[in-house]
Amino acid sequence: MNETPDITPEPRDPEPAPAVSRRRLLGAVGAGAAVAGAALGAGGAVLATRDDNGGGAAANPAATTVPFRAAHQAGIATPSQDRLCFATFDVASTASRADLAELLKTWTAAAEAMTAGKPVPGDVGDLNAPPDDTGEAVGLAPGRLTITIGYGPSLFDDRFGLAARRPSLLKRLPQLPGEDLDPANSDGDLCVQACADDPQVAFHAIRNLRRLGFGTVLPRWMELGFGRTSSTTPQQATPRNLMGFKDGTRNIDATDGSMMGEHVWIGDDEPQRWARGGSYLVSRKIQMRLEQWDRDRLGDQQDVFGRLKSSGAPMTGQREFDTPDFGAKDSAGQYVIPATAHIRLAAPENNNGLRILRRGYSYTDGINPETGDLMGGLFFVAFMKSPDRFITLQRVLGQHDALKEYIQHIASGLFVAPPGLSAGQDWGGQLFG
Ligand SMILES: C=CC1=C(C)c2cc3[nH]c(cc4nc(cc5[nH]c(cc1n2)c(C)c5CCC(=O)O)C(CCC(=O)O)=C4C)c(C)c3C=C
Ligand SMILES: [Fe+2]
Repeated sequence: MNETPDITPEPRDPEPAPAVSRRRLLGAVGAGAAVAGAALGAGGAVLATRDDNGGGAAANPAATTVPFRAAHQAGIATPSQDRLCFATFDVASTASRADLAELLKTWTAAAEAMTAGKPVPGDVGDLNAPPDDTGEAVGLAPGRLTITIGYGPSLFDDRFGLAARRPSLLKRLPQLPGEDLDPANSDGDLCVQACADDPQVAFHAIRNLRRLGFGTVLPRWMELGFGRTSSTTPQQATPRNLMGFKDGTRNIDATDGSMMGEHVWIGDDEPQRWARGGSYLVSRKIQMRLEQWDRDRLGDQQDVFGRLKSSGAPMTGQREFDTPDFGAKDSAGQYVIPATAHIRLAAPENNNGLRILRRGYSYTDGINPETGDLMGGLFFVAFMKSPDRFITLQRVLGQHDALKEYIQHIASGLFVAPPGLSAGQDWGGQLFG
């Protein structure tokens, strides 16, 4: 197992970054400085720069960093980046509790360095050892890299003495309608979500954590997301999913601290104090029947979502952010937003105020060699205060949603994302107490 090395303050990006960015980048290196020196966003999110929230307003958004240490982990409330690399790991049967604690400490140092735009710390230039950093991110801008860790229910079995630390709502999701899950691409003892504006930066993060994990953890599955399908702040333009519709219009505004407190962060009623301020992460790989969708009439496509394809407006409105009128009926007495429309069934108005924070990405697995069909869809990631929120929504959507004709849930995961780290704290110490 690698020792936790000192963080060498050697910026990864050799290009002369703007003075302000570089100052902020250096300020983010020390744990205390990161928290104290950065601007606290609403909901506890700490943003490295004023304008780097995806709205394109920053002078050089690619050069910006998102501080690693804050009240909540980065990668949840912080503005969604363009790319994702998501991986899960199982702990090796030969690894002990001490091995896992040590790895989590090493991962903390590596994640803190990489998100600050630095290489994985360690000896530099030792010809008799593999390089401590694999190198493919040298010269690339930090790209707002965030690394978010999560723990699956299986980690809290009897292997590592963690049963008494299990967050109260962390257990495997029940079987849900609309799913045909591949176990090899589902679940995992640990998950790591790496998001960045550069896919190579996100992949580099996962690859290096995997490398540091040799002998302690085994990769279980990995997914690459090539385009965000959600906005998490009002400053971001709403992206489109692979069905061509704007996606994320009525997502939670993650800069709204009270909404995040009500719907996303695990609260003070959680008996496991260490998990308070964290969040439950649901991942679902949802394959789209794209060939079938692409042959569907525009009118039918709009009925499926209850929104207009061009503007994203609800079928009862004119503009994207108009509030849907779920009571409106046409002259024939039919609902304007159909009874089976996705937004009707998922809306908080029709689910006792239930909301989740969606943070998903489009993915592709290439071509099905047998059919020639495109294989791709939505890698759905959502954060929530309790997993029953997802279960409630999926029970409705999986049975009644018009969209279900065009999609299939093929993989799944539930994890608890712990709260953020304070100065000097590491993931191992936080988990094991
Ligand atoms: C269980 C939760 C959800 C799953 C699974 C899901 C799958 C899914 N969604 C889209 C596309 C869109 N979803 C939209 C809105 C929306 N979806 C959910 C939940 C799940 N979606 C919610 C809670 C909402 C918000 C509803 C509301 O408040 O009005 C939209 C509309 C735009 C928006 O508000 O984001 C689209 C488009 C796909 C393609 C998909 C599976 C492949
Ligand atoms: Fe949806």
